[in-house]
Amino acid sequence: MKDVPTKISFFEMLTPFVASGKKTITIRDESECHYVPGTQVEVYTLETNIKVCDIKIESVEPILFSEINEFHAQQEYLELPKLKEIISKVYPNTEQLYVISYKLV
Ligand SMILES: CC(=O)Nc1ccn([C@@H]2O[C@H](CO)[C@@H](O)[C@H]2O)c(=O)n1
Repeated sequence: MKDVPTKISFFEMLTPFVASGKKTITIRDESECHYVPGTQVEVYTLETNIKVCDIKIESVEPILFSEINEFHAQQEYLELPKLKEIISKVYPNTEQLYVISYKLV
């Protein structure tokens, strides 16, 4: 079996929203879509590699960049234009993405 990832990093500025349960999804590219529903994952800050909390993966669903809407922005705890701006910077010219939803452990 392929190794199941047990760690995920978020931009430091967003980690308080993950740790408080306000941000319940993240949208990633193919390289980060191998999380498995039901597994527990450690959340770290991307810049400083500090552990923030543990989450449990609920689902991993494909989505196209062009399909990202207000509903996703709410779950991301971000304004839609800001969310699309961040995603286009992190994953330039990438149409195929994945919505990873999770719960705090
Ligand atoms: C290594 C790496 O790519 N790290 C990332 C990538 C994305 N994100 C956030 O996920 C959501 C959708 O992209 C938005 O809230 C982004 O700010 C993040 O925090 N850290």
